[in-house]
Amino acid sequence: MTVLVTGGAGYIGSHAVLALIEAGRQVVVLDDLSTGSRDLVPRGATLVEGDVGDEALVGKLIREQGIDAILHFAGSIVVPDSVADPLFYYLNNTVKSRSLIAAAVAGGVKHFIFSSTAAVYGEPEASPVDETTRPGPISPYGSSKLMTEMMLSDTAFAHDFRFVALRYFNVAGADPLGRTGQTSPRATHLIKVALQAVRGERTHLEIYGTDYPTPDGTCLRDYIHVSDLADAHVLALAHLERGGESQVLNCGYGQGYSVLDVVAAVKRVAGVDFRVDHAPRRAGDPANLITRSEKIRAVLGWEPRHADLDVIVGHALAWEDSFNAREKTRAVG
Ligand SMILES: NC(=O)c1ccc[n+]([C@@H]2O[C@H](COP(=O)([O-])OP(=O)(O)OC[C@H]3O[C@@H](n4cnc5c(N)ncnc54)[C@H](O)[C@@H]3O)[C@@H](O)[C@H]2O)c1
Ligand SMILES: O=c1ccn([C@@H]2O[C@H](COP(=O)(O)OP(=O)(O)O[C@H]3O[C@H](CO)[C@@H](O)[C@H](O)[C@H]3O)[C@@H](O)[C@H]2O)c(=O)[nH]1
Repeated sequence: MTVLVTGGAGYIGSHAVLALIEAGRQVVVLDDLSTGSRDLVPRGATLVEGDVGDEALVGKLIREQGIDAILHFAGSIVVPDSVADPLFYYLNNTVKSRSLIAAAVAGGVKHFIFSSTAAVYGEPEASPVDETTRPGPISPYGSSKLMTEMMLSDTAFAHDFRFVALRYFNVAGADPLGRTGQTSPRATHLIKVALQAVRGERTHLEIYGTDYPTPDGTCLRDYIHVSDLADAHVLALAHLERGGESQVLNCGYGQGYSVLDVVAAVKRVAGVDFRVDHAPRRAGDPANLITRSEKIRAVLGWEPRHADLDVIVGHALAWEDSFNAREKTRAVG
């Protein structure tokens, strides 16, 4: 069984590659290294440098490598960038996904797993959401992903093709064994930013909005450990292989933490205090984005192993320390 993992040199994709290899799969990674890194591709996987929108290349890989399934992580992920340059996001996330799906259909690949996002819900009227909540993206990023879900659904209706679209909530943490993690220097994610404050790489952290209608006035999110998310992909593949129907599944624990909870956890786990300022709300942030997790647990038999905020922060911190130590050695060498 050989699987093609697009975006396998990135943060979440590289964790999924580890999980797939541990599950005994042969893995070919297709990545253009635009935000990913060669160093993150786990040992045992073959890296092909290229574009997911290159239908001829994907067709050749399917034929020559005997690809049975595609896990599609490749994409652009910065919400404000998608507002500034929507057409790039529709090209990289939607148009190129269309090419990839077309290559899959033409090459007889019947199983497809897609990285979707909680951003398809926009600002939901009620939280927690579940898969019956009506999507209403408020950014081109969210729309670009929802459009790909729609293409998958229509393709599954017309062809011998089934898919699982996994809508990730707030992904965080790193491989517990320290083999991969998040490297992006442009990170805007809360835990990453807080860790930069711990390490003195920034002077302070700003909390965007303390007047939300939540218990402590800051936004609530459902943080999911990246390795639990990687496991969900292995289970989603097994689901399709045993003949399971196409599915759209939310990926979160069903547990909300506020921005203040996260800041407190980072200070506690790192044992370091840092300056925290209150800042105005950031545009487009929903007050409360938490999912119910019954469906993914029931359909895939998914049981998270790291559903603990301190564990998530601890693994992210360990990765950050080892990554920075390695970069320093490289700079000296
Ligand atoms: N990080 C999150 O919190 C989050 C939340 C919801 C959904 N997602 C989705 O998960 C997926 C992975 O995100 P990530 O956080 O690992 O981001 P990432 O930037 O670390 O990984 C994306 C990977 O895709 C590659 N890539 C981008 N465009 C490509 C193209 N046209 N052809 C080939 N390779 C290409 C990049 O080089 C990179 O390795 C994305 O599709 C993203 O939308 C992420
Ligand atoms: O320096 C910071 C960074 C973030 N926040 C707040 O922390 C919360 C979480 O923000 P962030 O980590 O940036 O994640 P989200 O904006 O919730 O979005 C993430 O999670 C979504 C799914 O829920 C994905 O779709 C997105 O791609 C991913 O960036 C929000 O309330 C932010 O306002 C701050 O207060 N200060």
